[in-house]
Amino acid sequence: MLKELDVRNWVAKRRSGFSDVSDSVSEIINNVRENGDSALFEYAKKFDNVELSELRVTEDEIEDSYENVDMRLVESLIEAEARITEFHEYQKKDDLWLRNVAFGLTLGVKTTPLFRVGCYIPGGRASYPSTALMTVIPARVAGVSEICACTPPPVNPLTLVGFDIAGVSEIYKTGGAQAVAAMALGTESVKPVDKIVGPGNVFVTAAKMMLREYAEIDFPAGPSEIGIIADSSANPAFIAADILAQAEHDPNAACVLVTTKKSLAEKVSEEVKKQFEKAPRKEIIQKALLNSGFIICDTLEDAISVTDEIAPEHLSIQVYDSLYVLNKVKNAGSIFVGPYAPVACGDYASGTNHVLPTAGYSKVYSGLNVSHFTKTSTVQIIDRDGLEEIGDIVETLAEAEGLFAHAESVRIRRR
Ligand SMILES: NC(=O)c1ccc[n+]([C@@H]2O[C@H](COP(=O)([O-])OP(=O)(O)OC[C@H]3O[C@@H](n4cnc5c(N)ncnc54)[C@H](O)[C@@H]3O)[C@@H](O)[C@H]2O)c1
Ligand SMILES: N[C@H](CO)Cc1c[nH]c[nH+]1
Ligand SMILES: [Zn+2]
Repeated sequence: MLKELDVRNWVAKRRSGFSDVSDSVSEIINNVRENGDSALFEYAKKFDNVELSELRVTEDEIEDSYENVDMRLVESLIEAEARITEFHEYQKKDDLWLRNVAFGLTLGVKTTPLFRVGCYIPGGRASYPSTALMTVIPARVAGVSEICACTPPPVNPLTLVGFDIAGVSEIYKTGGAQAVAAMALGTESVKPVDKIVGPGNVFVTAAKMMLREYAEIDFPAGPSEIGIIADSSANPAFIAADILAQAEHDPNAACVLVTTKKSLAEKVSEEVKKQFEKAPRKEIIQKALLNSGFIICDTLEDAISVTDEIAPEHLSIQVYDSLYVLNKVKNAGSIFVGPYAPVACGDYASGTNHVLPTAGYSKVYSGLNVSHFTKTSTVQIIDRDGLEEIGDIVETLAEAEGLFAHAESVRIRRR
């Protein structure tokens, strides 16, 4: 059920998933640019099979959504919200941080929330009330004034409840590349945003990457992935369950087991086959497993290097000395340590964020957090003494660069 993989091809193949759809995504973007809302209505019919007359979700629809969901589900969302909020509150920085570094010279950092952000919440092959929490909560904690959200129709009432609990400002019934285009470029109904965050399939992710000129993005957060680093101490049934869990998201999802034990890879493969028989969403999983497999390494050190090359969205560590691997490994969006840490816990309720870089992008990006919704300005408070402290250096270097007006702007104050 799982094949042996070549690590060098893996990341390249993950990345090409976005460029493969770039022609169709460009066409969608151009249509939204030219036709605004009417393009959004057209794609809702074409891709989601929904005839819409309004794009914006009304207050009444949000209120009614509570009538259409089980109270137990609302309670679970409320509990998840509290855990996610608490973890994200820890990430908050002081609005103004100042440090006196010399007599008359104080330096600092001023942190300001972004004004208007757009959150994409997927809704194609599954609905994602949990992603409503994961995108909106850090924006709210950061102090963003306007939090706009888009998700494909028909919108699951539980997703609306999730938005409401998280504290969104406005919600639109539009999905895919067209939703990203609407948030980046604006339409009659959707006011453009400064930054777009959130995960989605290859169409959504390609659109985010192509529209950066208009709205900044968090990072490419495409089809789900899990990397597992395991040795003979690992339980093959647990690993197989984690593989199927991420595989069921999308035919383009991918799962990689990196291990020092060939026998473990064989056992996991058998377990995947066994658990697959009982799994729903077989069609999706089967395709995702074609992108998945195992890599056998001679040593644990090699396994760590290979894992860093893959830079998976989620990394599950299932070895004797898991803290050793935790210390050594460098590239992963979110790390799950030990046999009793299924990725599903981070997907919903541990409190960490499940919006994470995929396709090897955890080499350079962090998962979604409060800092994605703020920016900083450096500050210097300099008085006459402070100017004396650094004045000579500034004048000397400015003249060396031939920038005499720079030097004079200091000299004039020192006379
Ligand atoms: N990396 C992360 O942080 C993270 C988190 C959660 C989910 N995910 C991923 O989000 C994705 C959700 O995907 P989904 O498809 O269920 O929902 P989605 O909302 O991302 O995509 C659905 C939309 O895709 C568009 N679409 C579908 N087929 C198309 C086509 N042929 N041409 C153009 N547009 C088309 C439609 O507009 C549709 O509404 C999965 O890949 C999942 O793994 C990633
Ligand atoms: N595993 C997904 C990120 O790749 C997040 C998610 C949401 N719901 C379930 N799982
Ligand atoms: Zn998941």
